Amino acid sequence: MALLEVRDLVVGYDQYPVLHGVSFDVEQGECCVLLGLNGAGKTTTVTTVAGMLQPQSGSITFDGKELRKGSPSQRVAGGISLSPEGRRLFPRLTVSQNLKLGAWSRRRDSKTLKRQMDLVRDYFPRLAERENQLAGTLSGGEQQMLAVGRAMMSRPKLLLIDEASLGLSPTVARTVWEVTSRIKADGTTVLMVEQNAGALPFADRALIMEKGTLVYTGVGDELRTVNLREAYLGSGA
Ligand SMILES: Nc1ncnc2c1ncn2[C@@H]1O[C@H](COP(=O)(O)OP(=O)(O)OP(=O)(O)O)[C@@H](O)[C@H]1O
Repeated sequence: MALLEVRDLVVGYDQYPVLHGVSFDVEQGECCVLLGLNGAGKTTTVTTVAGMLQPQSGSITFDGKELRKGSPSQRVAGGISLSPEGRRLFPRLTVSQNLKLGAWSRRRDSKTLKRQMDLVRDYFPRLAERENQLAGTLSGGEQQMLAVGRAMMSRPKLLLIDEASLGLSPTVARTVWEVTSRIKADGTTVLMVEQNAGALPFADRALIMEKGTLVYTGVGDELRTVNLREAYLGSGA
């Protein structure tokens, strides 16, 4: 059984559906990338999995249990954590305070907190050097690292990352994806949303969305062919 099973998901804003029956699995221990053009429905998919939107129909099963209505913090407590589009940091809090907030809905004994903090420091040494700096004064890349680091503070089984590369230079985007690969290698399952096909080498499998439906799922290697990329991701991908 897959760690995450999404079936026939219909989700809309004000009842107007933008996901029209999306189904996919994310297997335990893999890193999947959900690709597609602007407005394809990627953010809607991951925010629904994270409990921020309620589906009109369909089901989401995580770790063997169907997720019924529940708050995002209940999902975090259950092992699903989201690094959201736009990062949503607390700009007037320090790096370290932002990280600690990521752990609030999980058990917070000081030993566990310290262990998780050490792990995030190890993933992102740049954050470790800037722990007392206000988040709003970090560079875009550092803010993205902080968003992923904060999501990791809850020790998720499934880490959702929405558009980590947005607005970053290719080198910084690569650094973030490399850490994503390490996170996966250390045992956290990852589903990342991207518009940037540069993420493909870091993923075991790709899912491609178009206009609220999944149009392709396959191994990353297949997608390195120019035709598929042009068909689904636009010629600039
Ligand atoms: N809060 C909202 N209210 C109404 N419609 C929305 C809202 N958020 C997204 N939509 C619409 O839902 C559709 C899917 O958007 P979504 O953000 O999920 O796509 P996406 O693939 O993540 O694209 P992007 O990269 O631009 O975030 C789009 O047509 C979008 O206009």
